[in-house]
Amino acid sequence: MTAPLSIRDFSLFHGFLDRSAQESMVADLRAALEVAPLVQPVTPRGRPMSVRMSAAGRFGWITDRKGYRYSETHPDGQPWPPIPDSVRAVWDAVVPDARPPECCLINWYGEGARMGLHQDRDEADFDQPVVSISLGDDGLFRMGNVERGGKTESVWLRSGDVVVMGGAARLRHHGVDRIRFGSSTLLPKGGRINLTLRVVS
Ligand SMILES: O=C(O)CCC(=O)C(=O)O
Ligand SMILES: [Fe+2]
Repeated sequence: MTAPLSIRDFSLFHGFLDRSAQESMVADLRAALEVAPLVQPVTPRGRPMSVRMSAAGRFGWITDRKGYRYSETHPDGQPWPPIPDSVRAVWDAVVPDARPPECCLINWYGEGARMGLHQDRDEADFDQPVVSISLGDDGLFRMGNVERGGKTESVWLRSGDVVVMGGAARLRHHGVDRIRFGSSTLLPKGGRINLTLRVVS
């Protein structure tokens, strides 16, 4: 077990979405992924990432040999589908004073997938929060510091959990060390979906 994080401006709403809300959000995401299929991105150095990614909204975050960036089109050239209303409603509920989200990044973690410690810093306005929604298998989320290195704290994020990273937590390093593959029955083939809602411009 891990205790909730004691980090300023990091809020965890455990069980924010009940099972039926999670199921309808997954159905909405499936429809979005028909328009913008998941891709396995590569880092600018050419290393394949273990998560698969897509996005909804005006912008999607992409990475390839040309670098990390936001793009108004999927790598296949099509615009991204709109952010589902069910997802947008979470943003409006937890950060009602923020600007409207312009990107919903969709990360899919299969067995063995992880995400190294990083900062979310490709957005123009760091006063705007990032909101994350977890669906499916448990993920071990690690929160570090604004500077590289130092102490970190970890928490298991479960299906239906919502996290807000704003203010002093907005530029902290964070990542996902591992998932507990098969720990949830939400996604028929297992795995974890994480959505991050961001203001980009
Ligand atoms: O999967 C998560 O919980 C975090 C994802 C994340 O940090 C990101 O997409 O930038
Ligand atoms: Fe991130």
